[in-house]
Formats: sequence, structure tokens, C-alpha cells
Amino acid sequence: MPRRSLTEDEDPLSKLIAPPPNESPAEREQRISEEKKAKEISDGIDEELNAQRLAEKKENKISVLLLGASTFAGKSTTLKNFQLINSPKAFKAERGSWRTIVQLNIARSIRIIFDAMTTAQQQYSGLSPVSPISEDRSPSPLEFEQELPMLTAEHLKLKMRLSPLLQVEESLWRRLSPSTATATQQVSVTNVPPPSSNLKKEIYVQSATPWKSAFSRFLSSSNRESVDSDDGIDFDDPQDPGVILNNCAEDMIKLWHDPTIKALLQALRIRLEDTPGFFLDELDRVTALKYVPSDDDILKARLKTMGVSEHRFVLKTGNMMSRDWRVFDVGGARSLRAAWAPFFDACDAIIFLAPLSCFDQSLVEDPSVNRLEDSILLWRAIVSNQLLQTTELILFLNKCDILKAKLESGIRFSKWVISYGDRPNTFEGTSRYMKKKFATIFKQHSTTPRTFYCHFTSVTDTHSTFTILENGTQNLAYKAPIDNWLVQ
Ligand SMILES: Nc1nc2c(ncn2[C@@H]2O[C@H](COP(=O)(O)OP(=O)(O)OP(=O)(O)O)[C@@H](O)[C@H]2O)c(=O)[nH]1
Ligand SMILES: [Mg+2]
Repeated sequence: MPRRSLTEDEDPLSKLIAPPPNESPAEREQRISEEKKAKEISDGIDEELNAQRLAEKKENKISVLLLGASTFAGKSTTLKNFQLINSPKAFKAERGSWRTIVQLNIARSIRIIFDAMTTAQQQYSGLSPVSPISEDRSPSPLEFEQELPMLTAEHLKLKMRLSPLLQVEESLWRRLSPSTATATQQVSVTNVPPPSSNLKKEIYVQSATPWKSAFSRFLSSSNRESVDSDDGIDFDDPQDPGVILNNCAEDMIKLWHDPTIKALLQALRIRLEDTPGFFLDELDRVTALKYVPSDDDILKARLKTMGVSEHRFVLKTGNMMSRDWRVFDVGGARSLRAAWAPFFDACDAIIFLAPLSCFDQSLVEDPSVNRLEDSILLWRAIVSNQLLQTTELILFLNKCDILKAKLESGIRFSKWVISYGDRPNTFEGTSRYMKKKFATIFKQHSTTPRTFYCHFTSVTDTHSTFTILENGTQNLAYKAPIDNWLVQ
């Protein structure tokens, strides 16, 4: 039988709190005054509980800001490491989007070689040569004074056969532009300029926006059945640039390994192997028709950040208490630095990335400023910032693998860092020297005493980065002395 709901008269609670029958006016006044007092006490308790809850909530949150002086410092790569460690499923689900970025990176590397070839051709034909554009290299004023290696008809044929790669780049750009996205999506996805006029620029993303879903939408829009369930890649898509890349693989390998091309790149001081998003040494694998990017590929793939990217995850510490983590990645371009300040108030720790390998490079925005010097200046500004005196500062002296390779290839550190003098041109010597420089600034410019935490990193190496981030997050969560961040 359905239950009949109680009327107000029958409700025991209403009965209990109802004013007594035959209440005199004086008794009524006293009752109301007592009720008022009770309410005030109750409100006070509520307020206290709310404040406590808020404080607990705040205490449960840990915010980390990734900062670096220059673009290419490795901030987004560090963020990817956080994702890989703490949200592996989401990381895996994005492989399809990263496949597209790897393809763009390959096409871009080949285009840099084409530009170098054009420069050489211009020199023979007596035209004033145009410096090949690459954001990650500093053109030398002397580079056109020497004679560039002579290209043969065979080289030019190779270039012609590879011209479909330019279409690959263009078609991938188009995936991010109006023809495939609605007007609002176009703005929110990337702000990518039209391909024809801007192919030389680097692709970038307003990373607070869902660019990956734009790719996924495209990737899964055709034959649903042929989409790989794990990675969201449509291998049967006739438009797939992977087919063109696959057809061009042999010629790309020939071009990249050609001794004249190598000499040309060397003469123009282009070290493609050190440029971000370099995959030319793995062309066989990354141009395979069923290529799926590995974790390492995703970490190596290059996509510039122009907005603020945030990664959230929940992490249990050893005592099984859950903490909400937020890691913020802000673009490193100089023009974006004004956007950093609002994060300073709220962040518990800053991971500051200073790439050591850029000692011989200048800023894209200002070719008169050396990148390493810019890192040092920004480090000084961060260390002395009053808002950050209680923030943990963790220094990643990054791109150690590239520093090693550069020194081994004969590039002299002291040519760029004059104060290094005639000390040995070794990784051990140069890295220790730079660590000391950063440590000295830290000691001199911190207004409150604090510990100097520093790591030599290659954040594209997931294994070593995993250990550093795992230990660091545990220690930061405990707010215990974070000795594991420390390199003695
Ligand atoms: N070899 C090597 N490559 C690295 C390392 N750190 C980053 N990279 C590569 O350098 C490129 C730039 O790294 P990002 O993480 O995109 O740099 P960023 O600091 O986010 O740069 P912006 O977004 O422009 O501010 C990417 O292709 C990375 O794979 C490293 O330690 N070693
Ligand atoms: Mg970035």
C-alpha cells in the first residue's frame, strides 16, 4: 500500500520546534531572542566549517608552474611527462593527434633542407642568397662569404620528386584551418595562419583550447570501422598524408644521407639533428603506413605553445591521502611573459627550465641576445621576485643530451661563454660551471634563505625524467624537505 506523507501537524520534528500553545507575549519575545542567539551560534559554526573545508581543499591542491626563458626550453615536454606518468590512458588516446604533429615535423625538416638548397642555387646564379629560415638556428653573417657546395642535377631531381611533401604540410595545415573547422573552431583550435603565406613559420597552438579534439574529429570522421580502436587513427583514409610520406620515404632518406646535402647544411650551420621535432634519422619507422607514435615520439614531437596549458591529476601520496595536482605550462615566447604573473600568487612550486644546449644560439625575438644569457637573466628575476620567496624553485638544466652532442661535435663552449676560458670543452666541465652560475644567482638574490634544487635533465628521456618527477611530486606533496629534487 502506498505510504501517505505526514502533514505538518503530525511531523514529530515540527511538533518539537513549534511554539508552546498559550504562549504569552513575554514568553514569545524571550523565545524569539533565544532562537536568534541559537541561529547566530549555528551560523558561526557553519562559517567555521566552511572555512575549514576551504582550507582543506586548498591544502589538498598543489600547483606547479613550468617556466623557461626561451621558447624550446622543454616546458611542454615536461608537461607531457607529467601526463604520461599520471594519466597514461589519456596520453595513449592522443596518439592519433601526435601522429599528425610528427608528420608535420618531418615535412618541416625536409622544407628546411629545400630552403638550404635554394640558398645554394641562389649563390651560383649570382642572386643575393636568402638565409634559410629556422627558428632554432642563428644565421651567421659570415655564412654566405664561403662558397656553398655545388648541387647536381640529381639533387634537383630528388627535390622535385619530394615536392609532394610540401602538399603534405599544406594539407595538414588545412586540417587546422577554416575549410575543415567552423569559424569559431578555427580561432579556438590554433589561430593558424593560411598555409600559403606562412609555411615557413612554426606551427603553434593556443593550448588552452582543445586542438587535439579537432584532430580526433577529423581522424574519426570517415570510415568509423577502420579507425584503430586504441589510437583513433584512420589508416585507410585516402587523404592520409601518411601515404605520401610513405611514398617519399626512400627519397627522403637519400636526401638526408647525401654527403653534399650534409656539407651544405654544415656550411649554413644548420644542425637539423638538434632542432626540435627531428625525426629524419628514423624515417623508415615513422613513415611506415601503420605508424603509431611511441611515447618517446610524442615527447620529441614539436608544437609551440602560445597559450596556457593546464594538466590536472589526482595523486595519492604514501599515506594514501589524495592531492589535486595542477601543472601549468605557459608559452615561453618573450611576448607572453606578462601572462605569467597571475600564476605566481597561487603556485607552490616552479620548475624552471634552462636549456644548456642553447649556449650558441640567440633569441628568435631578438637576435642580439644569447639564449643562455636570457635564461640566466630570467632566473635572476624569478629568484628575486618577492611574490615567489616561499615558492619552491626547482631548476632543470635541460637538453643535456644535446649539449653533450654539440660539445662532442667540436663546438667550443668558451667561444660563446667567454668567461669559461680554457677549461676543458667537456659536458662535465661546462654543466658544472653553469650549475655554479645559477646557484650563485640563487644565493645572492633570494631574500629569504632557501635550498637550491637543481637537476641536469634531458626531458625527452622518459626514464630519467620519470624518476625525477616521481620523487619530486611525492616530496612536494608531503611538504617535507624535498631532498630528492636535489643534485649534490
Ligand atoms: N633532445 C632533447 N630535446 C628536447 C629536450 N627538451 C625538449 N626537447 C625538444 O625540444 C622541443 C621544444 O620543447 P618544448 O617542450 O615544446 O618547448 P617549450 O618550452 O614548451 O617551448 P614553447 O612552447 O615554444 O614555449 C621539442 O621538440 C622537444 O621534444 C631535451 O632535453 N632533449
Ligand atoms: Mg610549449
